Amino acid sequence: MPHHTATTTDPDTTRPYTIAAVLAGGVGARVGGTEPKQFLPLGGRTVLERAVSAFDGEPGVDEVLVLTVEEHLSRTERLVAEAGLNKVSAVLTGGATRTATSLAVLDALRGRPGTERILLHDAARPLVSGRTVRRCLEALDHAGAVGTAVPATDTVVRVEPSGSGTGEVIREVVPRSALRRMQTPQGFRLEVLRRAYDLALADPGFTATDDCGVVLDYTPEHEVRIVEGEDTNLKITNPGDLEIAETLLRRRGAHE
Ligand SMILES: Nc1ccn([C@@H]2O[C@H](COP(=O)(O)OP(=O)(O)OP(=O)(O)O)[C@@H](O)[C@H]2O)c(=O)n1
Ligand SMILES: C[C@](O)(CO)[C@H](O)COP(=O)(O)O
Repeated sequence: MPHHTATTTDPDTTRPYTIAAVLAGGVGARVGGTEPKQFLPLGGRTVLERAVSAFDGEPGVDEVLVLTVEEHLSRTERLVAEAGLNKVSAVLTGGATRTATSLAVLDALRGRPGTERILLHDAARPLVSGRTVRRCLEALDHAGAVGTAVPATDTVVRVEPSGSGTGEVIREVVPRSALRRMQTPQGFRLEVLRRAYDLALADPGFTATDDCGVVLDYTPEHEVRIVEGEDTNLKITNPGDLEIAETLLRRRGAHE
């Protein structure tokens, strides 16, 4: 595997070997600014470093991969090395879309027969807690696929373009009690995720916004379990989200 940056700690051979992959291959167009959001500072560390640390510090995770934008490969390697992270074994180039970056993880793990479980996490979710990571790992003892989610608290509607030609109109209020907002980490038995993506790639109409959706659509014989997420595990997506994350981080500090 190229771009090796650190040696891993001794794995615990009594449980499935687990790799976490932190997806940092995006450019952060919606946030704007001169560099991808994963490299922005948040409470004295970068967004990326915070996301990686949550997995690096978890005893149930054996190894961490970081997927980054090609032009920021050396910078990411430096950042990982200087952050004192112990389990990052490689910094790799992601793909042109989030889905392509997930596929790059699967490619990187080809020829690594020892890996049994994989957690995929957005670098853009730097406030993920160890508790959430552990919930995913525990659920993976009983399921082939696991997604972190929180209940929808707003009323959710389906819209259509207005008949008058201006704006949108509501067509349906979707019953809310069964709605959840998906977050990451999402965890998989590696062979389940690989099979789902193999089938998806053979489908010319394949699109996805997360990895659990790929398993749901292409390997429906595997239940995708939901584990409780946290509202604080926000995805830095739009301008202003970083300020919200700073506030949450300060509040967390005040309670620790
Ligand atoms: N080609 C891509 C696109 C996204 N991601 C990662 O997937 C996560 C969720 O994506 P998103 O929030 O959309 O990040 P960006 O693609 O960077 O943002 P934008 O869509 O605004 O450009 C982020 O951690 C992002 O780095 C990735 O690894 N590879
Ligand atoms: C994977 C995800 O974070 C689940 O909510 C989300 O779908 C990523 O979406 P994005 O548009 O790539 O930020």
